[in-house]
Amino acid sequence: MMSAICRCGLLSRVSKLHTSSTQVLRCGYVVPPQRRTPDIRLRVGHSAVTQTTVSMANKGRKRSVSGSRCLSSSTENGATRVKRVSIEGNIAVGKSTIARLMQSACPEWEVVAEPVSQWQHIENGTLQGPDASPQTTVSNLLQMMYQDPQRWSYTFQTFSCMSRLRTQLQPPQVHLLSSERTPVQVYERSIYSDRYIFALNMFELGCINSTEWAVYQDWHSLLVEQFGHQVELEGIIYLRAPPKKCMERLEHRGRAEEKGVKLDYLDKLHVQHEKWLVEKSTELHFEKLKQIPVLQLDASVEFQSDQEVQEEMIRKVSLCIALT
Ligand SMILES: Nc1ncnc2c1ncn2[C@@H]1O[C@H](COP(=O)(O)OP(=O)(O)OP(=O)(O)O)[C@@H](O)[C@H]1O
Ligand SMILES: Nc1nc(=O)c2ncn([C@H]3C[C@H](O)[C@@H](CO)O3)c2[nH]1
Repeated sequence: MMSAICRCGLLSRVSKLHTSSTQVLRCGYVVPPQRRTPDIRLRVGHSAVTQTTVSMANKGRKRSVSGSRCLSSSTENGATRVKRVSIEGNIAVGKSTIARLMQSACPEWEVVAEPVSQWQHIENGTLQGPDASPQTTVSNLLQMMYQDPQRWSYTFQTFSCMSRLRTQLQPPQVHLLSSERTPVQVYERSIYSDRYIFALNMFELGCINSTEWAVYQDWHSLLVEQFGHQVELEGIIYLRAPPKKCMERLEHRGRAEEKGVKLDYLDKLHVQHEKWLVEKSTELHFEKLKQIPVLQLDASVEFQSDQEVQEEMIRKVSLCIALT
């Protein structure tokens, strides 16, 4: 059922599958050593959100390698083979929660967190060498952006996109490279949501002016074109929930910087996600991105300790990653 969906390119419902979860969650690797800084690597062992409906949109993908399971890796010019997937969705929909669950269940995937703490701790780390002073936090750009979006949105998008780019350019962990399987990296958001969700939204809200928007788009396009395969995604997992549900979770989480966030803002971000990932009406500038398969997960279901539902969700994600 799932493979039919992945190939046919239609949004369809997937019936509940009953394969034993241990088949899917079976992992052929040892748990990876902690290679990244603590804010980048996700910790394991957390319960998560689930879903009841899965759909896969796959519009006429071009397969660069023959065979159903090996199209992802770009090895022209000797680049590393990697399958790159991003988790997209509204603020507080549950991306980190699902990401932790995925990392816990499948250590052969490298799940990479959104670099939020970098945005909260801008450091004076530009001076290198013996004269360099110890790095200290000089500002919280996330807070500045929320407090004065008119002044700081362009700066924020510049920095968030750079930090996401760095994240997406990191090579897979060594133990993944030495495996016979194609390494899988799963990112929380991407340089594409930076542009087609947040920066676009800030522009439409008037928090980024037309000059800033033109400059942002110019350097964003240049970077994507220059880095080519290294920043291409093979698939997107779209966590979908009503903005009201996200608002409840946001309030419950209580991140200090988000105190002033209103439902209206989440409504607007929801619409941006729908336009990009469901209606496909957002104007995109990269051919590969237009063809990307999107797995929709209903993230509105509340659960804390439902192991069965969690495994079901991981199994669906696993299948889709295998089929990209
Ligand atoms: N299915 C769920 N049911 C109930 N609460 C949930 C569910 N998923 C996540 N939460 C809770 O909602 C809050 C936000 O979740 P999480 O931090 O995973 O969101 P996020 O999408 O990563 O947020 P952000 O957009 O800020 O990166 C957390 O307090 C989390 O425990
Ligand atoms: N303006 C803006 N642009 C982005 O690219 C972006 N990415 C994430 N965020 C906000 C949402 C959460 O509060 C918090 C953590 O996801 O950071 C962003 N805000």
